[in-house]
Amino acid sequence: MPHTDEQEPTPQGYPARVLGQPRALIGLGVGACYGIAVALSLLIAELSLEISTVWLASGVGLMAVLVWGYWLLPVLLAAHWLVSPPMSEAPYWVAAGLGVIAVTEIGIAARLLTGYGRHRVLDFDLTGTARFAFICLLLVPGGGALLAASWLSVTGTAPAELFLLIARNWWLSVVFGFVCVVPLVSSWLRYGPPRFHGRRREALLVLLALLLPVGLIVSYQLSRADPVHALLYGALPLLFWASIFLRESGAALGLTLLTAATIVISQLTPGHAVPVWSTGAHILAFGLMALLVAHAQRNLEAAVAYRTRQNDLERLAYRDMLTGLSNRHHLFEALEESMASWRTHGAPFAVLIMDLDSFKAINDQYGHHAGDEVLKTLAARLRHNHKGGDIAARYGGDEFVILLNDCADAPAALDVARRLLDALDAPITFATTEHGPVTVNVGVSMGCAHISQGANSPDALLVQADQALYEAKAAGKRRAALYGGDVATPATPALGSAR
Ligand SMILES: Nc1nc2c(ncn2[C@@H]2O[C@H](COP(=O)(O)OP(=O)(O)OP(=O)(O)O)[C@@H](O)[C@H]2O)c(=O)[nH]1
Repeated sequence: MPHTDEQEPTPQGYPARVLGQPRALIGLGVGACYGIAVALSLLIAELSLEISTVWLASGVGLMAVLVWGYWLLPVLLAAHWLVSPPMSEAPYWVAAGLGVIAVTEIGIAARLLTGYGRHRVLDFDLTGTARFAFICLLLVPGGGALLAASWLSVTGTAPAELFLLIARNWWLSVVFGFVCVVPLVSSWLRYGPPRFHGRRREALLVLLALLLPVGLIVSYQLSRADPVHALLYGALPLLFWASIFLRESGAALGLTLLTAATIVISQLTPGHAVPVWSTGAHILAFGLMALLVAHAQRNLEAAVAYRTRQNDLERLAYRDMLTGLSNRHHLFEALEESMASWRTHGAPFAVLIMDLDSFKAINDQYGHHAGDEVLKTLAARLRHNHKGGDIAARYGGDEFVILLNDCADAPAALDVARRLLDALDAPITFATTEHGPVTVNVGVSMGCAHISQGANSPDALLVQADQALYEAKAAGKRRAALYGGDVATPATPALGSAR
């Protein structure tokens, strides 16, 4: 079966090799046409063969970056500017290429971080390197250039040579902005407003920083009056939009149109000296950016789909479908880990087995569906009342197990059981078709055992806890018993069932 993004999305090993994918082939074809079109146009405009050859090479080079990877980008940029004056610009372009790579990755991270609609992305960690690169490449130059450009447009003089240098390369900051903003906006349009998961502060930082280049465009554009540059920069949003929605073929098509329009405008503007190298350099750079945006979008969607699928698989493997708590499989994995760390580091832990009292009566009286609602409500209460490092699992039927990691001794385990008895001991209301809304009081019994009480395996520990549970039931239910020890009861007296 041929490989497609939809079938086998994977964020690993990108930049993806796009050869073999229909869209990429179209992109490659259009890219080649772009190179030929540029070469022909320049030839018609009576430019030298040498220049046209460079342009042709550039068009093909753009596609090579896509096919063989980012590493070609700085090589391509360096090669292009080494053969073209002014030499002094070369370092900026090389730096720009590297910056684009880094920011593309950060754009991906930003969108992964925020998560969208059906593509809920959990637990995404913006790595230290990406965060550092983000701050260096986006916040500092973006903010600095914005200040410098604002100052320039108001006073006409640069506040400092450094800022002037940054401002002269202001498009770099524009790129930073677009590479991040366009995928964000397109996701917003497709999946609705972003929902932040986990690292809210960093997500806000990303979004705030993205606003900087927008201000930069507005302020700096005020100080320019060159029609070719106005066209180039004005067309950027469209170019990137095409790259997002039509991917590489959109980028290549947009680039071809942009080049053609630039040449036409240059020729039609009376007295306008065509700044071949500078204009060409801009077009080339924008082309690279557009391709990277397309590439980022493709990788991003693959990454999000991959992550979503991972989450789904994880949920299926480790979660109980009815209650959303951990299932037995996850519980036993966690128990084995706790056992290992008890053996190696002496880290103490305990288990509580919990069983609902007279649950069968609820099923019998109000139906299985009502019983399910009770199980779900109790599971939600359990979820909200256990510590971060603990595991609450559905053990089976109306039985739950809570693994208490970092539980010092047996009395401490019984204290937790007592606290849980109180937390779970509240009326539960559910709707029934026959009886309307019904409120019941469901008592629970618990048995607990601590690892220091002699069990040498998870099974043995559970057997001890089960024996304690049996004693709690035998002693009259609605209480917690410690293996071989005390009994705890809830703080409030039993209420009995009520409607
Ligand atoms: N609604 C619902 N009921 C379940 C589910 N799994 C098991 N049960 C029922 O849970 C009941 C468990 O009953 P028992 O634990 O044996 O007895 P009990 O009525 O709770 O009585 P004690 O445990 O002695 O207090 C049985 O009636 C099962 O059919 C489930 O997923 N949903």
